[in-house]
This record gives sequence, structure tokens and C-alpha cells, in this order.
Amino acid sequence: MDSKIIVALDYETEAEALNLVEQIDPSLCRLKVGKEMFTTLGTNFVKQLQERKFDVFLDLKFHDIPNTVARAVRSAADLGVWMVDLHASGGLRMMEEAKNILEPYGKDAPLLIGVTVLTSMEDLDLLQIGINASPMEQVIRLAHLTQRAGLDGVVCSPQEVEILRRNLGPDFKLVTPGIRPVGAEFGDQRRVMTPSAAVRSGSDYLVIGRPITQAENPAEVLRSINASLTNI
Ligand SMILES: O=C(O)c1cc(=O)[nH]c(=O)n1[C@@H]1O[C@H](COP(=O)(O)O)[C@@H](O)[C@H]1O
Repeated sequence: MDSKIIVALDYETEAEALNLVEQIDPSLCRLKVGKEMFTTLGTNFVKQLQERKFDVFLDLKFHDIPNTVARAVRSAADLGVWMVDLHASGGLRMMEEAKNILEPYGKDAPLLIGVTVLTSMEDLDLLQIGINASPMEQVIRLAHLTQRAGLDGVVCSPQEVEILRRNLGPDFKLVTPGIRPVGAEFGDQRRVMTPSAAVRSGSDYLVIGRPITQAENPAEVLRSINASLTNI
């Protein structure tokens, strides 16, 4: 089975994260290492997950001048991660330099993904930072820019997937956090959808954190979400 689920390993400690990892295998999901665990544990943690044969999405959302971002992306490629991301709002030149630096890696290069508008943001959040567009409009604009830069896909909310799929073609990867099973708490997320609705809309990968990591039995919740996605 090639699961569409990427579990966001947003735990405070290595022990908590490994407790989940030890109960599952790479056919059930890929794993995302984000700012919290990477800042605490660094590359050794990523390597531990890779030794267990998990594909790792290094989610550090790079956003800096083009030279700095490109070099950080190269470090991620040297680490052998499966996917790495940057903020598309860093601009076209930043994304192009990041893409170009991966050329020597050929088919071993990580998937390079642009974050459009964070799934925690809605109209007012954009207005407050001077963006007078709806999340949908801004996501569409940044996704086109990301594709123009030659990246492999974008992070967006599942609510934008249908229109992006139509506009950007079948091969452009659409990675969607903001996933909430029926009845789950939204927390800080705003633009959300259930796992099955997201897949039906055309998401390639579902990033799921708290609904799994904060559950009493995370491995069981992961299995049941996987089961809900078969035959879609
Ligand atoms: O790049 C991401 O993964 C990301 C982008 C985004 O727009 N929204 C978003 O929630 N994420 C990440 O996806 C995960 C979502 O976690 P939960 O809200 O707990 O399911 C977190 O690790 C976020 O850092």
C-alpha cells in the first residue's frame, strides 16, 4: 500500500515520537519532521526515521534570500529527505535558485514544494499583513508562481485542491494539511476538510498531526484513517 498520509510528528520529546514510530511501518504513512522536533533533535532524528525506512518530509518552510534558501535546500538533499518545502511568498528568484541547486541530484533530489497560504489563515489574517486577496486568490497566484519556478508542487488547504488540480495539471503535487476527521477539534486550523473529502477533491498527500498524535491510540487512528481512504 502506498499511503497518502504524512503524519506530522509534532511531539515535544523524541521518546513520544518514537513510541508512535515503533508501532507502525512505512506502508502506513510517511513522516513529517517540522520546526519543533528538528530544532530540538536535529538531523540525527531524521536519520533514525530513515534507518527505519520511512520517507521523511523535512518541513522547515525556508523563507530567506535566494542564496540562503538554495543552500539550505541543498543541505536537505544531502540529508536524503523525500520532500522539503519553502515559502512561495519568498518569490520567483528564490524558488528558481532552490530548484537549480538540486539539478546535480537528478532523480534522487527531494520533492521541492512551495507553501502557499498557511491553512491557519483566513481573509482577515491576510488583510492584516497587507494582502487584499482571499486565501483562494492568493493560493492560486502563488501556486502558479511555484509551477513557473519548476517546483514539484505546493502545500495548500484541501479547499483549494479542486481548482488547483484543474489549473495546474495532474502531475503537480498537492500536499494538504488542515485535515480534520469528523468531530475532531480544529485548534488553530481554519481552512479544513475531512480526510476522505480531501482525497476526493484530488489531494496527493494529507498532512495530519494532532488528530493522530494527540489520540489515545495514535497507531489505531492512523490505521482507521487509512482504511477510510481505500476505494476512493
Ligand atoms: O507545511 C506544512 O506542513 C503546513 C502548512 C500549512 O499551511 N499548515 C499546516 O498546518 N502545516 C503543518 O501541518 C501540520 C498540521 O498539524 P495538525 O493541525 O496538528 O493536523 C503541522 O505540523 C503544521 O506545521
